[in-house]
Amino acid sequence: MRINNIGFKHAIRGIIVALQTELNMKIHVISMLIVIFTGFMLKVTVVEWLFLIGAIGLVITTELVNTSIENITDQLFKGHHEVAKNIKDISAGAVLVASITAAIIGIVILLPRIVIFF
Ligand SMILES: Nc1ncnc2c1ncn2[C@@H]1O[C@H](COP(=O)(O)OP(=O)(O)OP(=O)(O)O)[C@@H](O)[C@H]1O
Repeated sequence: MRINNIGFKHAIRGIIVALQTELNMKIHVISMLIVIFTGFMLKVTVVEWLFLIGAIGLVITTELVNTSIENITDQLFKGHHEVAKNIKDISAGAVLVASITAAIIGIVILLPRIVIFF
């Protein structure tokens, strides 16, 4: 991304396009809003916020890159190709790793505070 207004505008447009076209992107953003709301409700510490924000950023970033790779793959490979399958599956694997990492961070930080209520 270029550090100027035009580059920023294109980057925001890219995020909006991914949001409009990818169900997973919508799920990640809804999850992000739930985590942020829960974080405020449970009064997490500054350090815990840094971990939660890092986890959210990691998941959304990998989903954006994954979406881009999917688009490129669809343009490059018409029809069924083993290479296309590998590219998409590896890219999806990156999102899975990021999501599992984020889930573990979320559980470690939020679950003990939630359990206290019961
Ligand atoms: N051109 C292709 N050749 C071979 N396998 C493919 C091809 N396109 C997709 N696949 C396989 O199908 C799976 C699902 O692909 P599909 O394009 O339906 O969804 P996606 O775009 O990867 O993911 P999403 O549902 O998030 O958009 C891929 O992970 C891959 O294993």
